[in-house]
Amino acid sequence: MSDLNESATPSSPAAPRSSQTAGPEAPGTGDPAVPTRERLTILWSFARPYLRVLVFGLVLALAVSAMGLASPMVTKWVLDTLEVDGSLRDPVLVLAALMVLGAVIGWFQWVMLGTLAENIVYDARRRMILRYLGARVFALLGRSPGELVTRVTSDTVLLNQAASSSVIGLINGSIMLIGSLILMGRLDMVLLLTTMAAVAVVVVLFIVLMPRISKVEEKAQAALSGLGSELEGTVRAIKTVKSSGAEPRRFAGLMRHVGESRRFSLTSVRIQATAWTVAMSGLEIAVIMVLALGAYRVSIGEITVSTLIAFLLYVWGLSGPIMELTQNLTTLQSGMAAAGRIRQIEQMEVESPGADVAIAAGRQDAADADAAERELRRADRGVEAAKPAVPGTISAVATGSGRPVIAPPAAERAGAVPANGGWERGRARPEADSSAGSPGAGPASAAAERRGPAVERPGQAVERNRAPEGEPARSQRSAAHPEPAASDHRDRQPPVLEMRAVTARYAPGMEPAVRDIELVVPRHGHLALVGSSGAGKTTMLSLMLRFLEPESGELRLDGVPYGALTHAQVRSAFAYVEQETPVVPGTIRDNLLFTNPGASEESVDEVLDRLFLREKVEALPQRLDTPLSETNVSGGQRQRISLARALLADPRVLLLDEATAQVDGITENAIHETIAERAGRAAVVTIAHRLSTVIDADQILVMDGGRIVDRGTHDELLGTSPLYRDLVAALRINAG
Ligand SMILES: Nc1ncnc2c1ncn2[C@@H]1O[C@H](COP(=O)(O)OP(=O)(O)OP(=O)(O)O)[C@@H](O)[C@H]1O
Repeated sequence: MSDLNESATPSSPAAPRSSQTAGPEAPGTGDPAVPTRERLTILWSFARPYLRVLVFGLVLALAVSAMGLASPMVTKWVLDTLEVDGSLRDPVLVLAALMVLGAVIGWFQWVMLGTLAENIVYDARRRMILRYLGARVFALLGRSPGELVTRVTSDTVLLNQAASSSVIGLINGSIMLIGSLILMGRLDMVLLLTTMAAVAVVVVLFIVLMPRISKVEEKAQAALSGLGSELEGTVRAIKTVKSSGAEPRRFAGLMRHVGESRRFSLTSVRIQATAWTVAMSGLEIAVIMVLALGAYRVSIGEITVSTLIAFLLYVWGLSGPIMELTQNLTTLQSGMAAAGRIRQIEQMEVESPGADVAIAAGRQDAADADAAERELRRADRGVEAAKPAVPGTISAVATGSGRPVIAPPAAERAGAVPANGGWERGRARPEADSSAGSPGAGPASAAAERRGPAVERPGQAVERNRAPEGEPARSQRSAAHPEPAASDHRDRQPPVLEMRAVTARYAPGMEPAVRDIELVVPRHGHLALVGSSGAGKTTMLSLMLRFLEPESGELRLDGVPYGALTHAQVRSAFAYVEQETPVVPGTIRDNLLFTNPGASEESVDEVLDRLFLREKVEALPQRLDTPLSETNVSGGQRQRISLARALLADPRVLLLDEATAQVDGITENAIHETIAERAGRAAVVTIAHRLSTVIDADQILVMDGGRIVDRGTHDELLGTSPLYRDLVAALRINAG
């Protein structure tokens, strides 16, 4: 496969959305139209890593063509030999050899270019998948999932021939055409000029028709994307569709896209049919004209019969290069349409420069470990360069899942603050650990701090995470036997998270979603966010997880500004339970271990018991290895699986977006217990929708219109905040 750096376009954050939307829109997408030159550049960027294969393919194609061009001349040789009663052995042997050699080389070329085309599809899909995973969350969520799927699955197929064999076909076809014309000129200039008139008509026609094919192909693809998008939404909401009796309306809506796709494809078919028919008719007319004029010239002794036959063979043979040129121009047009759509995906903003490179490096398998290593080093250098030095604060280690985490502040590492179970998700311990217990930050920790974030391959991290013999690995220890909370040291611990004068909006020109937020999240305890719908609660969590960047103000983790940390470092401190609790593709085990793949069997067993999931899991045919879907577990069980995932991650800050819908008693109990247990040894931030959650919180923030309007405990707020009293009254009503 191609080198990542060659195949990936620069992953620096793209221009702001506003600048992308300048200019005309691509059909049916709302994205800016991509100019032809840029499309060709994209196609070239896919072909470039395979330049050698392409050149070799071209040489083979030219060899086959040369044999094809030689055939009429050899035929003439046969005819001339017949006329003088010579031996036919040599010309017939040459003719047979040309045929056999042509067939063998043709087969080889076919396989080679087919492989090349598949490699290009692979690269294109890889590039797009990396961009999806590295993109800013809201840039990705702003697009329809169905459309994103179509771009990876179907647009890339259009690209394959365009970026591989079509280039060869175009060059080869042109050379064949020019070669045929030269050889025809050598046979007879008068007949050549006659043929040229027909060829010129065909060429002009193609110049006019080809751009139209590209346009309608792009519209057909856009209609297909629209179909993918709506179909995905319809399947997702099938219960609502059926309960609303909306099947006929949905059918009509979906068929609009199907019809549109057919309409544009038919237009494309008609244009192509016209082009082909005119081309072939032009050739037939040329044959008739050559036959008539040639017969006349034979009759007046200007040319021989064998010359006329050889010339006619060339005229018939012209259909080869003309077809090749036509086909490949059509393919190129489709490929350019696809390239435009792929370009739009590559313009999606990434979270940080090199985000996609880092993701690729983390996923390299053993077969190309060297490339992974190089890419990792490059990624590391990128991280180092991007990170301003913050002395005495950051040191990073790789986690069992390859996620770097931030080391604790120097005071905590040096023993002033005991490392509690919630510190590192029960995974690898920072190198600076060796300095624990020493007064102040020792040389080891200082060195670690100087080194800054170090990203390791997952394998390396697992090695480092191995506990001394006889001792359970840290991941087993902390989840199964949490160390006691260091309550006596709490006052000396800096807050785990701070938000200072933070204002954020989702897009330029929109109203800020949150304004002037001042917030301190202590290292332990439960902080609840309450407020009416649209008050900005979810936005607060998005900011904490760095899905959204503040427009002004600053967030800090352990006193370190977010700007000085990588996204992975920030996120390694959190576990996030979404309100919708989506399942990730895979088995129940995959879902449980998603955030912390290194969690031990014992910890898994423990959370299954704690969250009342064991019975359900035992009842499934493959137990933990049963593929998890939205349908084989109930909504409450899905929520508990998400909670279990968060618990196994053993985060320093648990972010919990409570489900607004009524949850079953078991789940409510599980949530309640989880919050209470975690708040004793880590920070818990909830978006609270249940009275029991609110009442128990150590601190409650009341939000309204994007601002924190009141704060305090439940009892304090009941006395001071009318808005809080209203919210509590509503919760009471909801709680029944
Ligand atoms: N992806 C987004 N793009 C644009 N605006 C958004 C987006 N998400 C939220 N908003 C807007 O930001 C504001 C705050 O929304 P947010 O989701 O944070 O509220 P919330 O308090 O969590 O509401 P709810 O309880 O209904 O989930 C709202 O005005 C909302 O319309």
